[in-house]
Amino acid sequence: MKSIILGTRASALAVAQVELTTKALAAAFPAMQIERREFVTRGDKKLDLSLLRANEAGGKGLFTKELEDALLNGSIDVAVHSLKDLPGHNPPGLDITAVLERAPTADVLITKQPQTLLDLPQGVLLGTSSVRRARQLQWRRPDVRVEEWRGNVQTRLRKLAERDDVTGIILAQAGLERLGHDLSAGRLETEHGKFYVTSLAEDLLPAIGQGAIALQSRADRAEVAAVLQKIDHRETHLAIRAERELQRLLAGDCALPVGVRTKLLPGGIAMRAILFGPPDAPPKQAEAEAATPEAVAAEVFAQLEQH
Ligand SMILES: NCc1[nH]cc(CCC(=O)O)c1CC(=O)O
Repeated sequence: MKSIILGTRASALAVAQVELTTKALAAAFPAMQIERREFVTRGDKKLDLSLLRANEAGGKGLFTKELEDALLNGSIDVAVHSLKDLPGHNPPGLDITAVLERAPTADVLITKQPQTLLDLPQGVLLGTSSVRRARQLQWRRPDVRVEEWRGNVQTRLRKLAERDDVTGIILAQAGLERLGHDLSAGRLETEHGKFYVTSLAEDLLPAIGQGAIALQSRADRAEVAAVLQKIDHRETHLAIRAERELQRLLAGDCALPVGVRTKLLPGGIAMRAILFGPPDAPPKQAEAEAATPEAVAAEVFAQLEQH
């Protein structure tokens, strides 16, 4: 291919992700002309309606449908997505053809004072838009109150700065780092203020696909697939195959409160998962190792079903 058109949302994070994709393509195909088209998704339009509840907002797919439609009608060749935001099943005719190297998968706690999850004062209020995060937080700290916050990363940081009654928010480390923030000193300086950052890697299991960038293309476009396969990151792809398989088995393309961590081993793959059910029931947990991504997902699914 002499030229390729990438489709993306217009948010700062989406643009950072399309730039990483452009870099990878330019390194592998120095002569290729790489173009970009930006889309406003239904999710972007609804971001400001803070009264909207997550389930009413339609869950996953809100941020991806316009890009998938553009792939199907041929106006773009590749859609660049946060894998985490993709629905559990590929729409007919589309594949996740490649993934870029995964960023750190952890969630981080952003607070106004230096505090870890366990030493937050009793009964504080935190903001998060994710049921997965809320349920894991409240399982560890039942006294903590959680308010549902929508909006992109910058909007949430601004709200945190403005609201004296809110102690902190939970965000993905990957998103903040892709926006150019260096979190290594445990600090986050933004135009809205200075915050403290604590990794929740030991406290919360990440979302399926967290930190990974999916490059989606049409199943019937072999020349696009051949280009994308050149920049596919093999280890990341194995991990997300396992996580997506678990998602498929759970039939959870909505806001299912499931956390997952996968780790590649020399001869296989390991997975841990946590799944929340009815409000006061304890979560189900599973841990397994297997030779293939599909096998480890099947074993973890079987354990989650058993309890
Ligand atoms: N739901 C929004 C979203 N989609 C992807 C990321 C960050 C990057 C990633 O997790 O891959 C974020 C922000 C966040 O969860 O803090």
